[in-house]
Amino acid sequence: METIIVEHLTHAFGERRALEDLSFTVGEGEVFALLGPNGAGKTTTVRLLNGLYRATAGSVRVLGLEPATQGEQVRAQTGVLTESPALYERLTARQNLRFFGEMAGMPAGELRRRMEELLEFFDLAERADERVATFSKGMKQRLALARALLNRPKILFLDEPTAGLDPEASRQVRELIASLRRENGQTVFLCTHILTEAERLCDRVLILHQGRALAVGSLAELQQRFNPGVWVEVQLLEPRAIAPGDLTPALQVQAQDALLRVQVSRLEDIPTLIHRLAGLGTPILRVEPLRPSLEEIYFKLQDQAEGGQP
Ligand SMILES: Nc1ncnc2c1ncn2[C@@H]1O[C@H](COP(=O)(O)OP(=O)(O)OP(=O)(O)O)[C@@H](O)[C@H]1O
Repeated sequence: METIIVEHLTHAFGERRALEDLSFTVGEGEVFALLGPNGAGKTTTVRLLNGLYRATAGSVRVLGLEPATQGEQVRAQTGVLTESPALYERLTARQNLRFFGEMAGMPAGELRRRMEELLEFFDLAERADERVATFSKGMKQRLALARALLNRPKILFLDEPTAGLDPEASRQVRELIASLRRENGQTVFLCTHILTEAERLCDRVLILHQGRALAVGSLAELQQRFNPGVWVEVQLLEPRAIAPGDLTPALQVQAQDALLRVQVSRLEDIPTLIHRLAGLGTPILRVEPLRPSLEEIYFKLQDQAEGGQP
């Protein structure tokens, strides 16, 4: 089931177009990432999906609702973590959660249970009665995540969740996001410009450039689409001269000592390639498809988009 359906979404602030003809869907239990540089339109998209802005054109459905007119109903079922954690520094962790839970109208018993569960999950139970002002950035971000999850949101929106965190705290936050998905099947809508983060966490990504979608799909789909011709690395025990004709359906063979790089047109050609290699009678140590990283795809698309501009 699709939890988010966006069709031909356009949003302008006065003369400035922040989003232009954006279409995508997010399925239940999916971790979806919006990738793009500063100003690409990520935060604007999250605000539109939560009914904080009304779209200039196009349509948006979130959990079957129209955010622009049913914003409260949407927000009651979503959790949002913004770039800077919205917490009260002078209150303790527990007081913060209680305050936001009460504001959201959660019944006292349910709120108490949920708070303890989240404090435990985010490893904050021991410091729960200390003021947030004494917390590290990583702890604050974990508490902000707990706050966003109080109402058991059907969709969790994370806008740059690891911004400003050191590598260790970033890793912790990433692991928590991964475990939310593993343990609860949580639908996550992640905005980030950290490509390895998206690569590790997400099922599908949308690459945004100045408000326009350059590509949308799973990493495997993008690799296939933007890397026509798959390269396979083959490590032989010893060097041997091999021509593409020896390895049909190979398109090209490049050799450097005992290391070959062989190009085939599709992943499905690899088993035949292995069969042909085995038929040559040369001992093989390793066969590994080489695939472009999300980073390579991202920069290729961003560069093309830049180059295509007047
Ligand atoms: N309230 C606003 N008024 C006018 N222009 C705005 C407003 N909010 C955003 N914009 C513009 O819309 C475009 C998209 O901004 P947005 O904040 O959505 O980008 P972003 O991808 O979230 O970037 P960042 O990573 O810097 O937060 C930018 O050109 C920005 O200047």
